[in-house]
Amino acid sequence: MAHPSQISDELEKYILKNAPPTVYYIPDFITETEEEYLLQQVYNAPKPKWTQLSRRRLQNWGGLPHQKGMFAEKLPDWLLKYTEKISALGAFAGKTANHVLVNEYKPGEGIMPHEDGPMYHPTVTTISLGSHTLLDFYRPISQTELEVPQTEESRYVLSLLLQQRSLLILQGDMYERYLHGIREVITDTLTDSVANLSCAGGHAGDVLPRGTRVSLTIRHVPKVIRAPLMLGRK
Ligand SMILES: O=C(O)CCC(=O)C(=O)O
Ligand SMILES: [Fe+2]
Repeated sequence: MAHPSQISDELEKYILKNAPPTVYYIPDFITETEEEYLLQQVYNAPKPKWTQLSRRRLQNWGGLPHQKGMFAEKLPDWLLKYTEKISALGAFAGKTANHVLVNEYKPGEGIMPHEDGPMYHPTVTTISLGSHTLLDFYRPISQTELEVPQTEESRYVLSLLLQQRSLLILQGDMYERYLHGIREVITDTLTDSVANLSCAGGHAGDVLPRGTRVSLTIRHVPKVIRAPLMLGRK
């Protein structure tokens, strides 16, 4: 049996060997029925639950992460099922995920290369719903080679094909060192730079039109503030 503070033996076989440490890619982590149900729950959320950004919209569940700590709010049951399932795989070193970000991307939308930052335990797990996407990775801007132009292109390292219903787990350098982003395009052309090409069922040269993708980004926020009890208040 796997120790709960470690990635379980079951997961070991999903490690990608041709990417920096550590990427786990699990195709068909959920069934089509579960995918439909999750999409229904996302779209059943009240309108004010959505935050519209210029190139995507999002829902925040579990509380707003903050440097001083997050006022934790209970996750709804439809999300708890998956935060518990993924945590049981050992993804968060024995802790249970307590935060879920839902992102919705229409074809042509994306997210600029970024780091997720220090408010999260250094593991990010993502369930993709509704459509595939291509997640691209970039080296950080080098502090020692400032005379060389460092374009996004020159910093590009690899991509991961995230098929709908898959689970992605990133840890180590892939979480802490490299930046990740999604280009604002309506089709993805697969190349040999897609590190999980064969296990995601893709072939170099495939052109995949994007549909609307909803991603569940599931993380653990270690620093949590509990609301003070208002005892004795008149
Ligand atoms: O949609 C995704 O898979 C990526 C989302 C992301 O990087 C984030 O919310 O920080
Ligand atoms: Fe991110």
